Amino acid sequence: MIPKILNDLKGGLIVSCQAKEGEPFDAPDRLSLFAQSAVLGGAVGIRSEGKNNTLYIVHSVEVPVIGLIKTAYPDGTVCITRTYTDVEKLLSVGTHMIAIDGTFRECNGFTGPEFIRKVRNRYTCPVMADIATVEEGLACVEAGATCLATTLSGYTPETKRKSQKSPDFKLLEELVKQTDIPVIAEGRIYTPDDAAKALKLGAWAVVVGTAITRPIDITSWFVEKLKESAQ
Ligand SMILES: CC(=O)N[C@H](C=O)[C@@H](O)[C@H](O)[C@H](O)COP(=O)(O)O
Repeated sequence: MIPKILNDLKGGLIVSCQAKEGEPFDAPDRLSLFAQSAVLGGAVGIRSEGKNNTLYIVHSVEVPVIGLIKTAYPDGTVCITRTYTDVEKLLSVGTHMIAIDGTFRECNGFTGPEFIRKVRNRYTCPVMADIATVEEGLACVEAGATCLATTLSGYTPETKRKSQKSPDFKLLEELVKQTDIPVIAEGRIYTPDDAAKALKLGAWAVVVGTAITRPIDITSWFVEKLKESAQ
């Protein structure tokens, strides 16, 4: 059965409100202003990183909040909520769904799907499995994930590409075809057209981060274009 939280997100936009360490927006009260603005603009959910940011955001908006805690694997690639301690931190602040790294990379002796199975057996909270390949998606479904997200395509050693400028629509389509749980499109969705295309391809909902909540990146897109056109 589809849990209520996913029905609330269906067909809508989830805005990821995150800042890198040391950036001007890297503070819970500032990120919560992004979350509040996103909801005023029609977002149906928020994705939030870190315990304190999530606590603040959960109390600032009335839409579901997907929480995560980001760390790094030894090779420097991104790792999303892979310990019980981090799961419990997020649960303690009222996170409605937890995003967990569902890739095959090992952390504390478990792959992502193995950890998701353990989390689903231990807690009642819904889990969004962030994956990078179809095989990882299938393993996470088997492990009991509540939904899948294409978040990590292009960010694991296996899928990292030199130039990653567009969403992985192929992965989205394959996951929609081969699984029967909701698949959320996430990663490098920079335009309303691409968000709409994701829904057309079968995405349950769409997550947008950078294009809405990372003013440093957005500014640099303009600056780079101006530099190019001046050459
Ligand atoms: C790979 C990774 O670290 N992804 C993170 C996951 O939470 C965030 O930094 C992204 O902003 C989020 O996935 C939304 O994607 P985009 O910002 O491309 O719209």
